Amino acid sequence: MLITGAELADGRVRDVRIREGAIEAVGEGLDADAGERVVDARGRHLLPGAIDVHVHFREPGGSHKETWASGSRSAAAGGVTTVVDQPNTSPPTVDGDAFDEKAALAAASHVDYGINGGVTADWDPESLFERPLFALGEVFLADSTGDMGIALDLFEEALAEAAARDVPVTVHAEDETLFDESALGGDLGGVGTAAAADAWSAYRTAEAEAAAVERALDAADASDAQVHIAHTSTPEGIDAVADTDATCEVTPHHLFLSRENAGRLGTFGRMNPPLRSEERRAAVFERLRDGDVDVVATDHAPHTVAEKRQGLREAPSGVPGVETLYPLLLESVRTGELPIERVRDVVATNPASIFGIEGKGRIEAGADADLILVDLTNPREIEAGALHSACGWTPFEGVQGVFPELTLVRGEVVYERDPVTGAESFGEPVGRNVRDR
Ligand SMILES: NC(=O)N[C@@H](CC(=O)O)C(=O)O
Ligand SMILES: [Zn+2]
Ligand SMILES: [Zn+2]
Repeated sequence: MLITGAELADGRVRDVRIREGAIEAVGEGLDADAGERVVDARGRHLLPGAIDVHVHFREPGGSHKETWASGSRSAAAGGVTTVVDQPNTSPPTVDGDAFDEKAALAAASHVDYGINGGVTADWDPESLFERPLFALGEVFLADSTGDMGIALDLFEEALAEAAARDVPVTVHAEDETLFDESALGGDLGGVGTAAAADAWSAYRTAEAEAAAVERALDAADASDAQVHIAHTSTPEGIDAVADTDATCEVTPHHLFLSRENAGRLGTFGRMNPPLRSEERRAAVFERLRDGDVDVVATDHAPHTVAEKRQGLREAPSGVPGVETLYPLLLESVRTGELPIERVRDVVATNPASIFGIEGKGRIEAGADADLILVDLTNPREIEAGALHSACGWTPFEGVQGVFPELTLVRGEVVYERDPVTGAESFGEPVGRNVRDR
């Protein structure tokens, strides 16, 4: 394939030739070979496909919420070419057998993928670390979906095991001793009310995140483990990471939604960590713009509409997001709120370098042809009905997004407008522990 006249994130206009899954050349005036598909990309931007290092695709055990096929189709349609799945499935991915069971299901993926290993009291580090883990994590310092919260001594043990094998560790940092139980005590006004959604934010306090981030960073320092703080939702959490060797990640929902959206979202806005005040949201966004955020990843956590449409105490935590990651960030580029190079870095270049994913996250000769083509003059409204996740809803309904027109994984078309045209099981495992690609 030859892509001609595309604008890259750094402003250069180039032709890009793809051969055998890789970018063969980035140049000017490249000529098409006989029979080669030519994509006229004038007026379009060509960007590296996003690497979403935080998704929950729910198999095994939760295929009514999402499957590897549906989740990865959603990824492809949103310009995400690599996903990293989290361990709070059923069974949890805490030993070699559970890893193998998930790996067999993940082979159905449309996009490339990594599989993380988890830590619970019954984990088996020996058999788990024999497998090609992408990373250890998310390690839960408080209960979230799957009830995998662990105590500090087990966390320290896990850091030592990971450091010894040079495996990075991602952390869900909340300290449940600092949650405010009284916030859940009053009359919450029933399902779907502002009071219900806002109570979750009052319950899982910003202080609980800051304290757990500090604790995780201290433990990282003492162990020499490479630590990445997942879904940092407060400026305090981001600032604590900035002074250390650790890295941080922010989600689109903490960048684009706040407690002010609670009324519209009701229990659909319940997630961990929760939505924060508008001031904190704006401060998180400012840190992204200023370059203090290493990664934007989605924490794509699909639950069905029926599951979310329950009382605040019954509805599960989590929102979907893999398909709207790039569209929301590119809309901020379109409106001048974010530089396009920053967006490229936080969704592609940085995740590849932090987690040691060779050959991805950059547009240069020799790299994997994981690419998206977008028209930054052509936003559309996000609507659940047009998205591909099995969960059937989005917290960003009605918000503007700039969607990709074409998504390639290693040169293969996995999405071209609608519908997805890629082969079902095109994805391959990635990560620095995966050999023999
Ligand atoms: N973020 C959430 O609220 N939920 C996630 C788990 C998690 O990332 O904590 C899920 O798996 O549903
Ligand atoms: Zn989490
Ligand atoms: Zn998560």
